[in-house]
Amino acid sequence: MSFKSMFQDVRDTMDYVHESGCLKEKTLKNLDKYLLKDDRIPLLLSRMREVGKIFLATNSDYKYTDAIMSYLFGHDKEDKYKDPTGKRWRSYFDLIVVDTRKPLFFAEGTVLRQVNTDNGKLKIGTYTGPHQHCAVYSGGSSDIVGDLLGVKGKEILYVGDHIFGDILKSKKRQGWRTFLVVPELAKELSIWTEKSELFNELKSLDIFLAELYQDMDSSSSEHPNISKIQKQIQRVTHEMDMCYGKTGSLFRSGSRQTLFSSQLMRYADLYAATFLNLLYYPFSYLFRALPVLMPHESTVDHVSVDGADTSNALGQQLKNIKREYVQEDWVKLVNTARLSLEDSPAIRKEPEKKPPVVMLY
Ligand SMILES: Nc1nc2c(ncn2[C@@H]2O[C@H](COP(=O)(O)O)[C@@H](O)[C@H]2O)c(=O)[nH]1
Repeated sequence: MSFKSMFQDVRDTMDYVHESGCLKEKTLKNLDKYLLKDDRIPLLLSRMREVGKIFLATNSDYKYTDAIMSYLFGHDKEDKYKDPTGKRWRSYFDLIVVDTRKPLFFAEGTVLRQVNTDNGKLKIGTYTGPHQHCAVYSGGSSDIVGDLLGVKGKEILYVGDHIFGDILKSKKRQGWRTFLVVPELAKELSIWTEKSELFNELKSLDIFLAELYQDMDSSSSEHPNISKIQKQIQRVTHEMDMCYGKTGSLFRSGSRQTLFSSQLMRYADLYAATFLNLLYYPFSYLFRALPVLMPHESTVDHVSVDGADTSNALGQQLKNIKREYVQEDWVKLVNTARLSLEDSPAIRKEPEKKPPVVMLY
């Protein structure tokens, strides 16, 4: 069984449960179990509407969308989540588009029709008129959204939970600002803090591997035995992967990024476990990316770029590894490789100048 066939089976099964309607049927029968109501949703949307326009673009059909949104925004008098102003969910949005068929929506799209909100049926013919507030549309394209709302490109912040259909496509085709919702982030972060020793061990092994070649150059005929270190890296990577569950982390495998991570870094302007986090920032907030070092920059200190000493970034990192991160079996490994931390050339003497060669993946 290949990874490709496993992927195809999962893909087909997921499509089946969505398209056959069985998942939606079960969800609608037990909304309390499957949906998380949060009175911060109407609060945030109301605040957003005071400063801008809000649209909803969903692949779901109108009936399902209406059921879910009515529940989330409160649908009966006793409901404690009911919006105090008694507004129907539709009034929170300037534009509502269902059946969007993303990612097609971000390309040529489909015919735009108006939805009869009394029975969920589509009105006959392509809708060509001006935008009507509180009307619901079906199909269309991202171009039409921009035209109806009179906005385009960076003026739009688009929040979605699908890296390809929502984020990559809206960024590539429309240049919208993008916000990816990643509910798994909360668990990923707790593992990041709880299992810090594994991350440090991996980092130490990576550095130690590089350090084995410290005193060698293209004239060296020696072949350091790296198989034990490689095995250790595999062991730590596996141990790390298992902390996240059977399918591993969404973001990383060992010290490498997943495809999801690299797409997120490239196409999402913002990401968080929930869009509700926006409640805690003023709308004027300037979100700035943390400075990220390119691989070639991370191997060379600033002070050494101007020609003199470009060699010792790795040695420097090695000095910075805290002794307590080095587990006993790792020390054994170090000895097998005929080195100890104290004897490490990087620590013992000034290493030879070695211009950096960087590897991305
Ligand atoms: N055929 C598939 N449909 C899917 C899948 N995941 C979600 N969905 C359907 O999309 C909408 C939600 O769309 P959104 O634009 O509001 O995010 C909902 O109706 C789901 O049933 C999938 O993997 N395959």
